[in-house]
Amino acid sequence: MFRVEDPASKSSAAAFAPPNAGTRGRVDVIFNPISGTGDPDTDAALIEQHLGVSFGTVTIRRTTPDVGAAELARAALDDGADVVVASGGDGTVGEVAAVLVDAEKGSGLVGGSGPDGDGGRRVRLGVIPRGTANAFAAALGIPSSVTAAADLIATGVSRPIDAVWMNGRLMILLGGVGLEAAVVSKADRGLKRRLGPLAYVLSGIHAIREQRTFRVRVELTDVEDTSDSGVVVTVPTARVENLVVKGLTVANVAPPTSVLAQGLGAVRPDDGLVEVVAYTAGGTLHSISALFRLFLSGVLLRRTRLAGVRAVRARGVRVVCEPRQLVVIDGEEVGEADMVVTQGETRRQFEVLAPPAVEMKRARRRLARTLGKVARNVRGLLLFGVTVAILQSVRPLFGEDEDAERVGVASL
Ligand SMILES: Nc1ncnc2c1ncn2[C@@H]1O[C@H](COP(=O)(O)OP(=O)(O)OP(=O)(O)O)[C@@H](O)[C@H]1O
Repeated sequence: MFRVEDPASKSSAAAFAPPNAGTRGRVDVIFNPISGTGDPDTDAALIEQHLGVSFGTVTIRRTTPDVGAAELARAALDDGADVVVASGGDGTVGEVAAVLVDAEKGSGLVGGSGPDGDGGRRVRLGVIPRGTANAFAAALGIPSSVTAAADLIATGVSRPIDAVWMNGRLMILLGGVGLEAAVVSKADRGLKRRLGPLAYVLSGIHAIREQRTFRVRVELTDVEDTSDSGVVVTVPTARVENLVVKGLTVANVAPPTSVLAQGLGAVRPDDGLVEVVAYTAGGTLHSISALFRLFLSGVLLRRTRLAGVRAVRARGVRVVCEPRQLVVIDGEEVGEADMVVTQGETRRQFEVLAPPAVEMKRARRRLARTLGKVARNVRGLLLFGVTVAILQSVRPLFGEDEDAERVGVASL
């Protein structure tokens, strides 16, 4: 059992005390010491301290080159953990999530309010992000600071997230071919260590310039499309042949910075559907402008129709590429293959300790409104600047202008 020995640290932990401080129970933290650039020992101590305020037992389990996050998560379940926390990059989160979903065999919501399946265990997933992109945490509004994320876990607030599989593997974020794969393969651990999230921006620019087009056949089931007038159209199946693309991304959960998954206004993590975005734009400048507009679409929660981007939602997806392409799932290369996305016979979800969806939406709408105002002001300022520049070029606005003075006097 973990105890806060140092009175000073105890009072600092108490200052962060969440509403349900004092809850007993067992939390196991699967901790990747090589994630990110922070000091792992300091992070581990802070996590113990903050979780110790609410949990009776806090166990930190460090991954090693030989013992991975999945093995440690299974051991945590065997030892009776009530909550298993993944602390590392998105790779660690995905491995732990897969073990928790597996532990809940059978149908129905996993850890949610529906039927719990045939005797599986309901163990919730906590996330303390310490990686480079931390896309899963960012998409769900989980704080990026280690202590704030630990305090959120201690509050016990959670929401269900869809369990989606790509090529038989649980996909917590997104998978893709073409651009998505190129970005991942270029941003290796060395580059991420040196540049942090900027590594993805650089590898993205490189990918846009280098990526060749290829043909895809896309088969979709339970398709949901939204017309320009906002009408939602659903069809049981759809098929697109011979689409020439530079990339195709399928997303379950994604923050706005995962631009290749944007276009539909939001990537919804709990609607039983995935977002399917085919990217057909050509030319470096056009691509950069298109990607920026996709990013804005995600931030402003607005559906964006762009030449060169086709996006729909669907429940099942099969993508066959000609020639075959490298597939990446949740930032990891899994070899050349078709992409097959499934959600099982019965819809399943897993429970993540994160702010409720409604709170997230409210915060995103507030941000969207603020950004909208900023954009309008910037447009206004630009318009003003251009007007001033034009007037300046006709005659100087400031300084001595005898003609202007004469006009002023005459009009008085
Ligand atoms: N102690 C360790 N030593 C070396 N490698 C480790 C260790 N623990 C985990 N790993 C490796 O770390 C990888 C998972 O990293 P994770 O995605 O969690 O962090 P990250 O790569 O820093 O994050 P990001 O992808 O956001 O940069 C796995 O490939 C795993 O094998």
